Parts: sequence; structure tokens; C-alpha cells
Amino acid sequence: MTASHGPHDTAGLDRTELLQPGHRVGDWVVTELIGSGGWSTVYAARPAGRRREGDGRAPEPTEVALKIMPTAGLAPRQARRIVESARREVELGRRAGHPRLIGLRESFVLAAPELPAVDGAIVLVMERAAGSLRELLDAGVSGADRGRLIAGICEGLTHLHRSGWVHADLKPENVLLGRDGSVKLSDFGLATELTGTHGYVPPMGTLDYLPPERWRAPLGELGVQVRPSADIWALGVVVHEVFASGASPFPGATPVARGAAVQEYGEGRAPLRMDPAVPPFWRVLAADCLAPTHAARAPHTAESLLARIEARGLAHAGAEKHTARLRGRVRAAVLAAALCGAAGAALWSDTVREGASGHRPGAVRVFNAERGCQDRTDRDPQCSLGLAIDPLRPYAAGNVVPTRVWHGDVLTADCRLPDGQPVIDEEDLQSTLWFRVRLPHGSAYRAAWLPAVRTKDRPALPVCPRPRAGPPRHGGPAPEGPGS
Ligand SMILES: Nc1ncnc2c1ncn2[C@@H]1O[C@H](COP(=O)(O)OP(=O)(O)OP(=O)(O)O)[C@@H](O)[C@H]1O
Repeated sequence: MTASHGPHDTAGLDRTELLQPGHRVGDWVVTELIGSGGWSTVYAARPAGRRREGDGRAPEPTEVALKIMPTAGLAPRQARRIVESARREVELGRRAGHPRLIGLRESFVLAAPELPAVDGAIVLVMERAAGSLRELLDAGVSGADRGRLIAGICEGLTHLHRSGWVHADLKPENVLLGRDGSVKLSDFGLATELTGTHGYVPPMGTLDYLPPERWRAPLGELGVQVRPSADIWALGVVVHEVFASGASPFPGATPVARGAAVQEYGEGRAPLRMDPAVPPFWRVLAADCLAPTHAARAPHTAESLLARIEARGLAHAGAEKHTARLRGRVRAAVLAAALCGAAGAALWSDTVREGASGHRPGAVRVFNAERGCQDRTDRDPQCSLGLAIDPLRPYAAGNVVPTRVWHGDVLTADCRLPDGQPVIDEEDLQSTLWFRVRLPHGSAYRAAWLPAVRTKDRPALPVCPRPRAGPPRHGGPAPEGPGS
């Protein structure tokens, strides 16, 4: 739970360390302090002793995290808030367990008359995580991990939203990481179950992650209204932070100043300005999450965002696999040429690339919307694009020929298909137009299909005969095509 820094501020608690290593809390012994939030302190702990086998309880983990939420000395309103927060955490843990949510083992009230500061505290016994996304951002997230982490957060949100809950406090501190690097959402102190289209939360939250509508939301008897789109907004901020070294997409030196920038943007008085370090695919995704109103954001559900990330991941994985296979083939071709004393082997990539050859009829120059890929000449697999086997099937990893193409390659198209499968590129351009392009000698297919969003050229070409719809083809020569 986040204390005291929502638009409806309340005073937080000034707490010092409450428990020392070795202190016994229920069946657990504190081993070290992990960290403190506005209303709680989290400790690592180990089991106090062996439980008897067959006592009907779940097997003991070697380590847990104890979230201690003291209530002593609080004003009745604050104490009620703590109890309510614990109730939300326990309720969500009981009803919506999932590998992408931190596991809750048990909860109890601590009786510690010798320690008045924690006597009567609420204790949550949780699965212990290895760290948080905040720590990872501070240390520097590796490029390869970024997409995986965001996909993990989307998985957690998808599960929560499908189960009818809103997290309402998504931020890097609440994205924990398992020892295997897996994502686990945590801190459900503000999580609320939807009644119809929305739920209610206490007037609290973390300023940097609140959507524009939260700043104007009236405070009713039940609290402030929230909808799943509030989590999607927070996800947009997190996506930006992950790619922009922890920087918020909203300018300002303090959370309050950044909150003012959010409101300006929400009212249409300022554009959304993202850091250039955010790559195009993630920029489009973050912009969808950061749509200024609930209505504009609502179509971008956690589930649909996850599907987009997975589709992109598949395409990349496919690119790497195909490139590795092709590299093997190229090596074999070079070796064969050398053994035969040939002057040189014709590499498929050189055959495909005709960047300097000028324009010829049917020429289409490949365009990669990812700006980071446009200046590269090293044909990095991450920057390669796929050509489809079948333009009537989804443009995904199972439907691409092994031959890859890169930004600037010039291909020869012999016809166009105006009404193929719709394709949306990284900049949200959508088109159903496809070009049938020739592939070089020795390719597994003689022809393949380039979606029009992958080129800026629109050569005047005849309409292709409609390809026969059929089951996915995974190899062998294309039965149709111009030949080469
Ligand atoms: N199960 C856990 N395993 C490991 N670390 C945890 C666990 N739960 C919380 N932490 C860490 O403990 C620290 C305190 O967490 P806590 O939930 O009390 O506050 P917070 O999320 O930082 O802030 P607030 O609750 O005020 O928003 C955070 O750094 C968090 O990453």
C-alpha cells in the first residue's frame, strides 16, 4: 500500500526499525530487514523450527518475507486503513493466486507486549522475492531483459483484471523478481475487486503512476473510483521507465510537478513526449497505455498488450532461429565454393540486397520502422524482417520463409494483393496490401510476400491471383510464384 502521497494526502508514519534479526514472529524468525514502505516494514525470515510431517499444512519454504503493518499509536482512521489494506491483500491472495503474483502464505496479528511498537501489528507472510524492478532500474536493466519483464507485468495484470481486480498501485517497487528473474506483482494493499466496471480505493496512490482522471476523481463515501485502465496507465509509465533508464515520460523535478504535467497532457494542453531511447515498438505500446482518457485507453487491455508483445517476441525468436539456420547454410556454401576452387560463393543476402542498383520496375525497398535498425549495416538478426509464406494468414513466426530481409534491401515484386491479412507495423500503420517478391536462387521458396507496411514504395503492378488458402506450410518450394 502506498501512503500519504496521493492527490488526497494523508500523513504517513515516521517509523524506525522495529524488529532485530533473531526475533521470533509467529512460526518465523527474522533474518534481515528488506525495506520499508509508507505503512509497513518487510523482513526476510526463516522457519522457527521443523513442523511435524502430516500436520496438514503446506510444506515450509526455506525463506519468506514478513510484511509487518503496525497499528499501535495510530489514529483510528489510520488503523482502519491498515486493517483494510491487509484485508485486501489477504482477500486477493486467497482468491486470485497466480505465478505472476507474489504468494501469500498466511496472515495474523502479532502479540508482542514486550515490543509496544509492533504489538497488535498485522503480519503478512509472503513468498520472498530476490529483488524489485526498482532495484533493477537503479542498477541498469539489460536490453534482453526489458521485453521479458514487461511481458511478465502484463501477464500478472491480465490475470488480475480477468479475475475482476484492479491493482491500483502498480510501480517498479511493487514489481518483484523471483530468483529465476520471473516477475511477481506485489503489494495489493490498494487492490480492489470490481463491482461492475469499476472498484473503489482509498484516496491514496503514488503520484508518478496516477492517470489524468485520478487527479479530478471525486472522493465518495466508498473512496475513489478506479478501473483496470488505471493499471494500464501505470504500465505505460513503467514501460517508459524500463527503456529510458528510469525516467518518467512526464517532465518535472518532483512528483507533484510531474503530476501537473500529466494533467496538462490529459487536458490536451501538452503533447506526450517520450525519451528517444524508447524503441518504436515500445513507444507505440507505451503511448497506447498512456492514452489521455479512460475511453481512449480502454481498448488496450493487459491481454491485448500481452498478445502484441508475444507476437513481436515470436517474430524475433523466429528471426534468430532462421538466421542461425541460414548462417549454417551460408557457411556450407562458402566451404563448398572454396573446395571447388570457385572465385567466391554467392551469398543469399548479397543476392537479395541491391541497395545501390537504382530503381527498376517492380522494385520495392524494404523499410524497417524501428529507427535503431535503419542505420545499421551489420544485418543484425534483431533488425531483420520476415517475408510471409501466405499473405492470407497472420504475419507471425510460423508463417515466414527462412530468407530474412533488412532495411534498405531492394526486392523485385511482380504483383500486388490488395486484400491480404491486415498488418500493423511498429508505428501503428495498418495495411492489407502485400507484394509478391522473388527470392534468390537456392532459397527454400521461390517467392514470398512483403506486407506493404514494410516498404514505402507503391509500384504499379498487376493484382496477383488470389493464393490458395491452405494449412501452414513449413518448407519446400512455393508452388506458385514467378520463379527465379
Ligand atoms: N515478498 C517480498 N520479497 C522481497 N522483498 C519484498 C517483498 N515485499 C516487499 N518487498 C520489498 O520491501 C520493501 C518495502 O515494501 P512495502 O510493500 O512495505 O513498501 P513499498 O511498496 O516500497 O511502498 P508503499 O507500500 O508505501 O507503496 C520494498 O522495497 C519491496 O520491494
